[in-house]
Amino acid sequence: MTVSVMEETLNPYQIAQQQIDAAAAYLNLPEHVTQILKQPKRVLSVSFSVRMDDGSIRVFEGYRAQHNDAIGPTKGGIRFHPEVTLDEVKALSMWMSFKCGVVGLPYGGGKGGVICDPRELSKGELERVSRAFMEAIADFVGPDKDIPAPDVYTTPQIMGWMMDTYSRLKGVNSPGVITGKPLIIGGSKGRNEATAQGCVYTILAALKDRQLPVQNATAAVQGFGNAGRIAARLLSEAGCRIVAVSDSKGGIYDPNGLDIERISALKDHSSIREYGESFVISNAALLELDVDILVPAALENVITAVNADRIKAKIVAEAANGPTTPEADRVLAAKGITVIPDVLANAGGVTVSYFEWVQNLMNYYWSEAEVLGKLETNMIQSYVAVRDLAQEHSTDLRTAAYMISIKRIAAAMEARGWI
Ligand SMILES: NC(=O)C1=CN([C@@H]2O[C@H](COP(=O)(O)OP(=O)(O)OC[C@H]3O[C@@H](n4cnc5c(N)ncnc54)[C@H](O)[C@@H]3O)[C@@H](O)[C@H]2O)C=CC1
Ligand SMILES: O=C(O)CCC(=O)C(=O)O
Repeated sequence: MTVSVMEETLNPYQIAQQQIDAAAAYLNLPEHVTQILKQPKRVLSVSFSVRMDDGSIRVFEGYRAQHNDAIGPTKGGIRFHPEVTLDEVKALSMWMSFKCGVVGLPYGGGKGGVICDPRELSKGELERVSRAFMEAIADFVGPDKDIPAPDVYTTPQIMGWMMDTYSRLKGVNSPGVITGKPLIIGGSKGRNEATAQGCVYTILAALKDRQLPVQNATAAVQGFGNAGRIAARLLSEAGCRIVAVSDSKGGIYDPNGLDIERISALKDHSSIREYGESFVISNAALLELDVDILVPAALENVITAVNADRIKAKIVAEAANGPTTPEADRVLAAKGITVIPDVLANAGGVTVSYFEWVQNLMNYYWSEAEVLGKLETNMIQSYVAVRDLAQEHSTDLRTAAYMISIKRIAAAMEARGWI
């Protein structure tokens, strides 16, 4: 099939809708079901003002989208990024619904975003932005309603400030309103590693399915934050050779393998490029390396109709949300590349967020081994279910994952009498 670069949309909301159509085509659903799923049920758009360190007042814009709450309260992270858009937040909330559906969590999907660049804010400004955004959305979220969590450029500390603001506003201690919190105020053991750990469980399963050895399997990881940095470390600990990693400023590449611990230390104190000038590689070139495993762990739309034909990895594990466009999906499938879709590959994060919320509601906390044991079981069972359904219908893993989720959400809507 010829891919038209000109026709390809990079709008994440339209992409999410296309993905729903692709799965719905296998499901024989009434048209109104896909119509319901193709847009969020509720969206809140807010603007709020914050006093900056120099005394000036700055106005920020933010969003929270709740896609579907038939299965349970909505759930999903809050992103702080200069390029956040309403359509992106809507798409991210839809992807959260399908993610929770595929791993069987009792949640629908939600997502939030604030247009800002936290790298340019002081710690005090960041705290005031975080608290002001939570104040602006406080009546829209809640432990039984919509439960935020971290996403790009938001951290456990930000979750802590937001939980504190919500608790003060409601006059009760309410740890269950948000997950990804610091341990001391109700965070869960294992949440910090959960997204990467879940992703690595699916990669190991896919390597096995493709009869590829883990030892010395080569991997390139784009993005060196919560998802990417920890995925690189865990893959390396599993025996893989990490040949390239990157952050927003570019990447480094060594075909003989990178020292991930050293790069982590560099990232904390200066820049990963201090690893050595001769190792520098662009983010675009990293994606096209001849590796066994490619882990996009940064932002959307990095594998598109433009570069899909040049992707050489055998397995693409989407730690990021939305890194591959539908056109690129078709090209990768035709090339025999296994794409472990975001809604499955990065579902470890929300799975342990669910465990955190359950622990908050019980006020009783589990050991790390217990959390990770439950995570592994759930990820592997979900992977196997998706893989088997994909094989049964001769389709790709993303479509099969959506089929599983859409069926669950439709059944919940039917049970509630919505459809
Ligand atoms: N944190 C979590 O629990 C989860 C995160 N995700 C997804 O994983 C992806 C990354 O999120 P986190 O690791 O949490 O964010 P983070 O804020 O911890 O790290 C983001 C990383 O991406 C890098 N980056 C930013 N722009 C880039 C670009 N244009 N090219 C290459 N690298 C770039 C940053 O330098 C940073 O290293 C996002 O798509 C997010 O939605 C998905 C599920 C859960
Ligand atoms: O932990 C969560 O609740 C959601 C994390 C998230 O935003 C995601 O999975 O994309």
